[in-house]
Amino acid sequence: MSILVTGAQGQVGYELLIRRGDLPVVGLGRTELDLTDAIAIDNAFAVYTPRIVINAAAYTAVDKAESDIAAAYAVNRDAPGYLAAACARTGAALLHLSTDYVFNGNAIGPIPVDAPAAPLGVYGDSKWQGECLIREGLNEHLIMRVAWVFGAHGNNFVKTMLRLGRERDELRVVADQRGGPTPAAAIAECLLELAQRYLAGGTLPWGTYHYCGQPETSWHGFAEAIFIRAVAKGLLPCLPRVHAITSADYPTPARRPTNSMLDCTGLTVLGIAPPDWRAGLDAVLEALSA
Ligand SMILES: NC(=O)C1=CN([C@@H]2O[C@H](COP(=O)(O)OP(=O)(O)OC[C@H]3O[C@@H](n4cnc5c(N)ncnc54)[C@H](OP(=O)(O)O)[C@@H]3O)[C@@H](O)[C@H]2O)C=CC1
Ligand SMILES: Cc1cn([C@H]2C[C@H](O)[C@@H](COP(=O)(O)OP(=O)(O)O[C@H]3O[C@@H](C)C(=O)[C@@H](O)[C@H]3O)O2)c(=O)[nH]c1=O
Ligand SMILES: [Mg+2]
Repeated sequence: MSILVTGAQGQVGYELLIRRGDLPVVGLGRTELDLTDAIAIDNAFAVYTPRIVINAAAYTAVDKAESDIAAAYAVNRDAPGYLAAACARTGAALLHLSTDYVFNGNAIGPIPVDAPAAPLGVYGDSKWQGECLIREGLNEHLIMRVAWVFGAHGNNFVKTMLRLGRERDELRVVADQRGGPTPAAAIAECLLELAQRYLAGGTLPWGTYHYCGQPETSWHGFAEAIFIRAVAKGLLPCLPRVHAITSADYPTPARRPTNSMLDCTGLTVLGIAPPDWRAGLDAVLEALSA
């Protein structure tokens, strides 16, 4: 009986594996378990007999998804459906990650979990449809929507800014999309805490939750925080100029929400407070400079 982590080579999957401690975590990356293959999922359930599955796999290339539509839906919609079915058949629970991009971002203030989904692109829509299949297929599920994930391992905005900061003296970053950057390490700790509670108590308060970094910022604000710290830690020789621009000045294949801030009340009530992204950023830059 194990905790099966899918997408083990991703940002969150990697943090789950290095933080597992004594928990009986088995991690499978895409090469060991391709989630678009329903038979391979059933085989993995037979081999590992999981009590809990943590699905950290996803198609996360937001702009590429606009043209690579079938692949995005296969991983983000169909695969969670297969996982929910396998869990229902074997009595396992499913902890699943989703995204702020299921919302259109027009709401004022932190977005409650029951706000209507209205995705602006293929990635967000495919993630929303994955959520729906899980709700239809399995009672024992916990869906945690996170946002703006960053870690030392894998690709993310922090890594992109560090690369661009080395290449250029000036950058332009959107200031009219606001949200809460979330450390992959904190997401992993939160999921492991929930898994531990499930193993100890045999149940969890199933449903949908939000978990994102505090305080609210913009991509521009996040970029400035990254550069100040990167220079202080010697990761960059000097501060680039970071111009605040609008989304209209930065055309991309996928539209992105204006307000991505998630209301994290549900998990706070369960004793799991949202993380401060500034401390998470310090830790990631520390790891990158080591
Ligand atoms: N990154 C972000 O900013 C955000 C992420 N999320 C959600 O959080 C979760 C974790 O994201 P994150 O860790 O950042 O994602 P990553 O992109 O870092 O990792 C996802 C992993 O899933 C793997 N994967 C892709 N397709 C398959 C497949 N068919 N079978 C098995 N594995 C596959 C990828 O492998 P490969 O690299 O080979 O494709 C990759 O290792 C996802 O559900 C995501 O939607 C939510 C909000 C923000
Ligand atoms: C590189 C760059 C990006 N940007 C903008 C584009 C975009 O609006 C914003 C962030 O860019 P990214 O491509 O890193 O972000 P994006 O891929 O949209 O990040 C999203 O990923 C998915 C998986 C999620 O679930 C979301 O929560 C969110 O984290 O910054 C600039 O303004 N200037 C730049 O130089
Ligand atoms: Mg991206």
